This record gives sequence, C-alpha cells and structure tokens, in this order.
Amino acid sequence: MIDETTPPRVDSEVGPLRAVLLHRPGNELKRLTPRNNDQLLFDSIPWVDRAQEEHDAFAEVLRGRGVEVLLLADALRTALSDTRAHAAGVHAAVDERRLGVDLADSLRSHLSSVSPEVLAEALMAGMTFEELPAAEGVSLVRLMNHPNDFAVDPLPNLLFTRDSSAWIGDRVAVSSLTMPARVRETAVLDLIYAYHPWFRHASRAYGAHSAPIEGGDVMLLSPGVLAIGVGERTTAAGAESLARSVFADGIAHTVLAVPIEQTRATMHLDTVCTMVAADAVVMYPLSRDSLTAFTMRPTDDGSMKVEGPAPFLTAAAEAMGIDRLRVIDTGLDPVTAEREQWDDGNNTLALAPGVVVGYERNVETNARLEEAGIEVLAITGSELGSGRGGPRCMSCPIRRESI
Ligand SMILES: NC(=O)NCCC[C@H](N)C(=O)O
Repeated sequence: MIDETTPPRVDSEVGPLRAVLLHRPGNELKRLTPRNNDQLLFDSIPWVDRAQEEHDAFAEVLRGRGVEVLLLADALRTALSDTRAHAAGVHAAVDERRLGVDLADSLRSHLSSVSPEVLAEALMAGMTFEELPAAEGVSLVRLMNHPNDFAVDPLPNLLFTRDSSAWIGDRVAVSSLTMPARVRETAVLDLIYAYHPWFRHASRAYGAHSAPIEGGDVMLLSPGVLAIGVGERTTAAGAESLARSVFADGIAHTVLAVPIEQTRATMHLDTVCTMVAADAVVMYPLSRDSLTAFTMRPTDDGSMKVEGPAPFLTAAAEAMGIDRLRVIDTGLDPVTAEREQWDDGNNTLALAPGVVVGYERNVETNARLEEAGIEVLAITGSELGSGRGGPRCMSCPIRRESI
C-alpha cells in the first residue's frame, strides 16, 4: 500500500528514495513482432514472462530498501474509476484519423461501457482490428486492414516510466514525448496525475507546454539545479520552455542544457550519465571530456540569460555550489565501455547517496563503482533491457528525502 498522506516531492537524484512509479510490463509487450519492433523502439522481441519476473525482482529490491512502489497499471485503473477520467480515457484511445468516423464512433461507444480495468488494458496494450467489437454495417477501414493491425496502438515503452513524467520539487512535469510510438503515453500519465487521489492536488510543472521534453533527459543535480539533455528526444525548444517554466514557478534557479549525440545509444542524458552520490556521477568515459553545457538563469525582469557553452563538469559544479563534480573513474577500455554503455551500465538508479541499482551484466562498470565505495544492487535485465533502458529509465521517483 502506498502512503498517500505524504505529498510527493523530489529535489535530488540521490536523496533516500521513498516512493516510485514503476510499470510492470504487461500484454503490450506481447504485441511486439519482428515487423514492428523497430517502430515500437525495442531492439528485439522480449520473452514476456521472464521480463515480468525480472521486473518483479527489481520492484522487490526497491521494496526491500524501504521504497513504496506504485504500479502504473494500478494507478491508471484507480484513475479511470472516476467517470470524467473514463471519458477522457476513451477519447485518448480512439484515433478518428485512423479509424474513420463510423468505426471511431462504434469503438467510442463500446469503450464507454467497459470497466476501468478493460479500458486501462485497451490504453496500455492497444487493440487490433480483430479485437474490435462486432458492429452493424460495412466498414471499409475494417475490411482493408489486416485483423492483426492495430486499431489502437500498444504502448510497450510505458515500462520506461522515467521518460513520461518527472517530479521537480513538489510539481510534476508530464512529458511531451518525441517518438510517435510514445506520444500517447502523455495522455495516460495525464489521467493518472489528474485523477489518482494521491496526485489530485499536485501542481504541474511545464503545464500546457508542448515542445518535446523526456524525463530521461531531466536530471536534478541538486535542489534548484537541473541538467537537461538535448539530443534525439528533448529539443532545445523543450529545454528552454522547461527552464522558463521552472524559473517562473520558483522551483529552480539554474538549468543546464547539455547537448548529447543524436543516436539511439545516447537517446537520453541518463544513458551516458547518472548520479551515484550528491557530488558524484558515473559517466560513459567517452563523454567525460566532450560533454558541454549552456547555463540558463532567470533575470530580475522575468526573462532569462544564457551563458556558455562550458565543460559540463565545470558548469555543473559551479551551479551546484561545490568544488568538483566527481566522475567515478570506470577506466574501461573503449570497447568494453561502449558495450556496457549500450547495456545501460551508466543508467543507475540511486536509492540513497552511494547506493544504486544497476544491471548485473555490466560487470566491469559495477566492479569499478564498488571499488569507489558505491554499493551496487545488481538486477537481471536480459529481457527488460531489450527496450534499451536500465534501472533509471524504468523508474519515476515520486518521493525522495532531502539530503
Ligand atoms: N531514459 C531512457 O533512456 N529511457 C529508455 C527508453 C527506451 C525506449 N525503448 C525508447 O526508445 O524510448
């Protein structure tokens, strides 16, 4: 059970983690085939039962360290039991451009009558044309689509709860996701934050803004200091809009925009760098000397100024008010470094300063972290990792203690 009496709040990457939003992979993963996996952003076809086992083990590691785990599917079902949320959920599921007016009407009327559980399943796992309810009359759209085509797209990347929303202080930013396969996740998270009792009074950061921002690019370096990766997913417009929004809300005083290479291997800032202590990061060695940052700060007249670029580590330390942001020296040779970066070796989830969760397969990175005094709680991710995301990607912290 989640303690809903304590309000959400996150103002660092490493403060003791108390509550987290995870998504236990479900039937949406069973939609992946060799024909659609690229488009749906998976690198192979996961063995779903094993992925669920791996995820259950991940959740147990967190619970074992005193973290409350809120599962996204439960949260969505709870939210959808509100009739207004149910209506909004039906609206989010039905794409009239794809189905045409008649089929869209018939699907809307069907989904309006189903339980919150069935609607939640349709929103997460999608629906094929074959699964649509039988309807009177002729539908060209139905005839011309293969029974296994999607009438409602599945959302296999819900697993990566980090990207679809991010808490900044006591506010939540629901992401505006870039890739077509993930765009509808915004609607799911919107429903949860608007209608789940725990979040009903939570204020939004980034409100009605729409320039792309993904949570994997948003890093809370220290209270009031954000780093935002700008690359394949988050755009410069997204980073600037989020910066203006957090300055206006008074929840940050400095935002660093960090250019990252626009490749799949480095799709988010947290694929190359995550925090493992209040003054330390683990970082892909090849990024160490090349990462830079533009520094944004608010001005007295309500606008903002931008400085830089400067080396990331220097700009970050200055913004955080510390002498140095340490990089745990993994000292890996370039080939091992590249292999372990691809397998999310740098994508750790901090449960407290100096305690992180990492994939067990990243043997070398984990060993170097341990040598540096960082406790690594190793989890299996052979199937979970097929979507190209590690422990940080798979978790959206909702409550952390201050450090
Ligand atoms: N923060 C992250 O790096 N998240 C991983 C997202 C993986 C997902 N398959 C995607 O391509 O969006």
